[in-house]
Amino acid sequence: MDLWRLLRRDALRNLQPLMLLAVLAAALNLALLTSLNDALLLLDDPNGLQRLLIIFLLSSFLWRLAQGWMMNAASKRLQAALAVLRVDLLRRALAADLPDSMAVGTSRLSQVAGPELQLLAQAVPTLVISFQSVAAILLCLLYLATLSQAAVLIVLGFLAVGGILIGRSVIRLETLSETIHEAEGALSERSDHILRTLRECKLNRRRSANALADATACAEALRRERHKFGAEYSHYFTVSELTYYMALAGIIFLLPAITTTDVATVVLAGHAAAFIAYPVITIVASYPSYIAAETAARSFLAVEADLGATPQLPRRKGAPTVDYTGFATLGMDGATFRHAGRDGSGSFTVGPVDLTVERGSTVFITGHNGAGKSTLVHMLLGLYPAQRGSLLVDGAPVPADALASYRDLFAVVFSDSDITRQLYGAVSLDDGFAEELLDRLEMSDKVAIDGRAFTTVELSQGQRKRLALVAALLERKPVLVLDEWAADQSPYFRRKFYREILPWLKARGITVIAVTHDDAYFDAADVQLQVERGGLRRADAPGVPAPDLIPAP
Ligand SMILES: Nc1ncnc2c1ncn2[C@@H]1O[C@H](COP(=O)(O)OP(=O)(O)OP(=O)(O)O)[C@@H](O)[C@H]1O
Repeated sequence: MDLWRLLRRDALRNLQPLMLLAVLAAALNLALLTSLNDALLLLDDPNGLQRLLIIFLLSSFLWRLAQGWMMNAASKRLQAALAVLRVDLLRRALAADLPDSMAVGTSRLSQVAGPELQLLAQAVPTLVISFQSVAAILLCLLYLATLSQAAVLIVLGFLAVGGILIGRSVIRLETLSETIHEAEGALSERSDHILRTLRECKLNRRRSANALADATACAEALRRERHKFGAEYSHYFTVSELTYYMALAGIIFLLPAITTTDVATVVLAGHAAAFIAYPVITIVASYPSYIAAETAARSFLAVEADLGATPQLPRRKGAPTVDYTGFATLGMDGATFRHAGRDGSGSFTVGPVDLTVERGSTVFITGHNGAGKSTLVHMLLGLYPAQRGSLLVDGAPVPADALASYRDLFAVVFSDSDITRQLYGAVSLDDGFAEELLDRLEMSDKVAIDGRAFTTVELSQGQRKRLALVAALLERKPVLVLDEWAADQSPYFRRKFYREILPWLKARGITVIAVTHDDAYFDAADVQLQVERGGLRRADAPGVPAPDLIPAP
């Protein structure tokens, strides 16, 4: 049903044309059956046989067309819907509050957006054939009813008994599919760990043996569950097929015994029942794909719910925009954010914070590890929503619907920022500013700009950080936020950063808010803010290394 819920949004709307095609294909399927059955009655009539052969060949041709159209149309729709879902998930991840997307985790998000949607896509052809098979079975049963109602009752009776017998199997298969899904998640987490820590594992045999043992245990658990699934599926498949043979035998042995049906009708009924073998087996065989797709759909919906956001729609034309670019001050008024921690323990609160940052100033945020500096920065960026208090621009609170405009003020290099070649956020690259930045950051002998991308990002850690700074500055935002940017730089370049680059940025009117531990350069700031156990205090600046904390004004 989760699969249905997911596909209903788009792919399964306005189903009538598809249904019609499916019924048409099933009707042509039936025409094949009736032409063969009629031929059985006219074996000694060459003219009649010739006519029926033409009907059979024509029906085959038309069936091929109708079935082809139906499958193509259904597949096109379902694949289009899956393509929308893939991007939709990314949109939701972008629209969700950062703590929500962090709680879901990138590995779960990419698992769902990648292999699990892949599973859904792979199941699509089988699901389409199964849908058509149901129509073919129903029409065959209708035809059977025109031959003998007792035959239909016999078939339905056996199908009901078979259904009861395999019902338990179906439930177990669904449960096992869930368990397999979890076991696969556990194994992929272990594999990820090993692949991400290859160097550390190579250097420590105990570590590598333990990690491998853990992965092996997960692989073994997965093997066991998969084997159980295989055994249960073989039970399910054989009982289903046996049910079908029983229904066939019921017509041949039971029908003449309990009714006065003539031999020709029994033969025709038997043949009609045999004709539904293929669709029945198709449905039975495609069930594992269906369960896997259902599990993937459930997982997708769960991630969507955890993200708790609807994809942002493009802004309507004429809707009012908030322009904060001319701001004079940014700040916070009693803003508070609390990391919930695991199982209610280990929570950490930053705030309430009152803060004012003047446009064009250089602000340093300092403090011990774990004091709350990054959290404070995320709050100021509007990435961690203030649970109490508010963000301020020119002393006025930023309303929720203006948050995107507010965030547009900032370019950021996080301490763990990922640098990619593409400069998606850059404004303009043809006025020489990019080259000037590469020069200033001493990167022009390593990297150039090609189109809207760096020629390479295969660089050392410190060089990648410099490139991240170039990319951030190319966004030409009025505020630059840096989280321990200089930590990866050599003493020479660190000095250059504090003594040349920061003053140059200031001269260009850029407001800089930098988290830093570089106490030798604290004097480079106009304002130094000290974070201590989630609280914020202003330290004297410039020039004073801030041993004494004084309350924020
Ligand atoms: N995602 C998170 N979930 C739960 N708690 C968190 C999370 N991130 C941080 N914390 C908690 O918040 C506290 C502050 O973390 P934060 O990253 O803001 O510190 P920081 O001052 O930037 O530290 P550092 O100098 O080590 O980078 C930490 O002590 C940690 O316990």
